[in-house]
Amino acid sequence: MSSSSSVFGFYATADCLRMVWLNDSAASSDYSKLEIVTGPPDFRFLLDDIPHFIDYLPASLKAYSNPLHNHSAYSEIEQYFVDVDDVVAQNIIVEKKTQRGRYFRLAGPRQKVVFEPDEVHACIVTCGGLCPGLNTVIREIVWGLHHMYGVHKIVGIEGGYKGFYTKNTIQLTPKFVNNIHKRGGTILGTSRGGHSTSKIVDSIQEKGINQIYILGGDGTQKGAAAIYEEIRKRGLKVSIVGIPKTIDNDIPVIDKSFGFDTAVQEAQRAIDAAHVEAESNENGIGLVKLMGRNSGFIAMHASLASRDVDCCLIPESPFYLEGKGGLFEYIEHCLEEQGHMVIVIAEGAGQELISKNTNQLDASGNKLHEDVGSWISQQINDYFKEKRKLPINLKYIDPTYMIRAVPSIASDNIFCTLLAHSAIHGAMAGYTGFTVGPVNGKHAYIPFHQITERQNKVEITDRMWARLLSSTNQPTFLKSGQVGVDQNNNTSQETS
Ligand SMILES: Nc1ncnc2c1ncn2[C@@H]1O[C@H](COP(=O)(O)OP(=O)(O)OP(=O)(O)O)[C@@H](O)[C@H]1O
Ligand SMILES: O=P(O)(O)OC[C@H]1O[C@](O)(CO)[C@@H](O)[C@@H]1O
Ligand SMILES: [Mg+2]
Repeated sequence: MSSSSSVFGFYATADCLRMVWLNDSAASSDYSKLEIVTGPPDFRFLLDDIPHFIDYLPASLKAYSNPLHNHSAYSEIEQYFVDVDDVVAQNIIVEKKTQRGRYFRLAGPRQKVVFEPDEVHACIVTCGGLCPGLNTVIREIVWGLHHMYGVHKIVGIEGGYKGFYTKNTIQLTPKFVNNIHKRGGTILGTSRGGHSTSKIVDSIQEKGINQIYILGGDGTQKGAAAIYEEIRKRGLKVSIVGIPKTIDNDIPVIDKSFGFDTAVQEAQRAIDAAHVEAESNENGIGLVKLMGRNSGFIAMHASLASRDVDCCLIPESPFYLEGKGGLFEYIEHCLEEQGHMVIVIAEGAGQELISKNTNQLDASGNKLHEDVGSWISQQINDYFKEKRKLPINLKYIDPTYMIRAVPSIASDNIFCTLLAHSAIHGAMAGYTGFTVGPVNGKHAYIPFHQITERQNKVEITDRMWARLLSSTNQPTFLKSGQVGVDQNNNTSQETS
């Protein structure tokens, strides 16, 4: 593939923009917060920018014509290429008096790239828990690099972050990854813990790797940010790209994480089974525990989708068992009214009610939760059988790992393809230290700090939670005066 080289210059087209380093005093250790501000104070345009090699590598950085200019699928249509000024608004719902906005760079191919195809040595690593679609993203990175940019040197790091310094790499070719999207899990393996920044960067340097695609959740993205900082400190031309993964959907800023829809879809089977069991037994109660360590998105969406759920319990909405407005009163009401009921509970819900406090952590330092499903089954059985002397038939279904071990559904496969392509275009153009994801429906490049500083949570003040409450008719478990608090100070918007 031929590529004409020129002195790197396209960054300067943002000539009307003023660059502001937020962290001047910590310039040697924190390069991650770069905001570009323009316009009069009342109409401020704020680009939450991502780093580029030009920021820290000598100005001799070469730029080449994007090989996509010679690609039969892309070459004809000029607007396939993203303009240097194209941005995505973080908030698309504005009021008349809104005068300022935060924007991210629009993802997509640039006119110029900073790598020649033969120069690229890319690697892919998957970290944290499993998620449907991991294999699809791996496949699409390999195919995209190979077929769009003519890159042939691509390797996989096995077993998560620690694989960088404990294992050999595996060669990834389009043929090798061709069918992997039909399988659940990750062909590369994954792990928690074992993030040693210096050992990882030493290994990157030893192997001569210069593009790193890192798939994982909030912890993984924090690890990616640390790798980026170290790479930058060492002055290496190595692009660090994060691809957010979590079925919990707890990564902020982005509309949704891949695999989430698949998990919600798969959860329907468990809820259906719980409903069948509950309906067929006298005073039947079907109880389903779903994943969601700190965020109840899977439980909320699976309940809303099913319409058979009478009560959905999530970490963001504390509940209580006994007394007026409590869970037991509501269960009794449902049994009286319809003879059965279905409860969905997220794994992180009600932890504060469980007396055991073991404070156990996993290898990454995440708090391990008590099994709220078993605990609440016991509580319900004890209360109705012992205290109320009401015979109930409770069936507890725990499909925890089943909803994340499946292959991704069709819509997630397309989502994964877009993520992979966005990641590749960004890395080839010389951007680094960023993550990719849809913001208000448009794929964008987002700086790491935006997605690692907080977690996405279900807003119980949002209309989606109101929809859930009105679909189940469950109590709010709120005492009067408790409503109206934005728990996260979340800037995410109601989408429908
Ligand atoms: N603050 C951090 N700094 C550096 N590395 C981290 C940090 N937090 C987590 N990691 C590393 O990232 C990897 C994955 O982290 P973790 O187990 O928390 O999963 P995750 O990426 O958050 O995904 P999941 O959605 O499954 O929780 C681990 O190897 C862990 O050591
Ligand atoms: O048992 P593992 O593999 O550590 O993963 C469990 C966790 O992973 C997640 O699926 C994603 O963070 C959580 O919902 C869950 O608590
Ligand atoms: Mg996590």
